[in-house]
Amino acid sequence: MSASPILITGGAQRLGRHCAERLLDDGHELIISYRRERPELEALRERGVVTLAADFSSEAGINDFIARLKQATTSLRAIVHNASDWAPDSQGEEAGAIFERLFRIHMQAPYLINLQCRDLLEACTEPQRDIVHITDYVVQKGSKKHAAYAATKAGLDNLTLSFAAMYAPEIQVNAIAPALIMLNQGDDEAYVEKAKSKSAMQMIPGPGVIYQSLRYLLDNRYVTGITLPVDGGRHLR
Ligand SMILES: NC(=O)C1=CN([C@@H]2O[C@H](COP(=O)(O)OP(=O)(O)OC[C@H]3O[C@@H](n4cnc5c(N)ncnc54)[C@H](OP(=O)(O)O)[C@@H]3O)[C@@H](O)[C@H]2O)C=CC1
Ligand SMILES: Nc1nc2c(c(=O)[nH]1)N=C([C@H](O)[C@@H](O)CO)CN2
Repeated sequence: MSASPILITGGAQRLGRHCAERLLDDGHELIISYRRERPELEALRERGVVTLAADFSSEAGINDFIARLKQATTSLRAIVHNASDWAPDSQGEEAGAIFERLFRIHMQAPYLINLQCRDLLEACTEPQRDIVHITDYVVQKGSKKHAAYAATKAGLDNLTLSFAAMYAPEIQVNAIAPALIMLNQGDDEAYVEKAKSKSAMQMIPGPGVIYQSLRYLLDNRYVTGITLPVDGGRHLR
């Protein structure tokens, strides 16, 4: 019987894709969700990754994804809630729509997936089953330009505590709270220098540090209800 797959939401690029590729290298079966079809998905499909389209910006979209996930597998080893939209706040009439969209992606999707896929995790015959929420250091301090993003990530952080209490001891539930891990297109040199200066380690580490943290959580039978900071010592500056 093949091992139960790991689900990473938003696994088509950047941190999620890096972790998907590293988990494949470690011998896991993978399911990823993606929103936009693109040629880069073919390489994952060629490695046997099941790719499921998903738009978490509506409850109907979330429930449609869950229904197709349950058609794709009868068990899960882990769920990594990585999908996210780093949308800045708007001062205009779209402010409410932005907040609602980020609430659905960062809070409602993990909440409904965790509730409706508990049976898939409990059907896993391996000794450990995990849920991992990818939050953000900014939960600790808020954000002047990404208040809706920070607030909805804070909601996801709190869901870690509730689900860890609800699902113990069968399922472990933890979070990883990154600060700047990798840049976006268009980040100029001034942005890079300012960003580096915000943490004690003064570096932009790349996605490997997130995989190291995910690997730790997937391999540790005694950790639940915690948030792992992966932020270069932002709190020290
Ligand atoms: N990058 C960094 O430095 C930091 C990242 N983080 C967190 O780490 C995680 C990974 O970051 P990163 O790789 O940069 O993330 P991305 O910005 O690359 O987003 C990850 C994925 O989320 C998917 N997504 C966006 N909107 C929706 C939606 N409405 N429905 C479904 N999926 C959606 C996208 O899918 P698609 O591409 O198919 O449209 C995208 O591939 C995120 O949770 C992020 O908040 C936290 C702090 C720093
Ligand atoms: N979904 C995303 N969330 C975040 C991103 C990103 O690119 N996509 N990037 C950041 C920044 O790196 C921020 O940490 C810089 O201070 C935060 N979240």
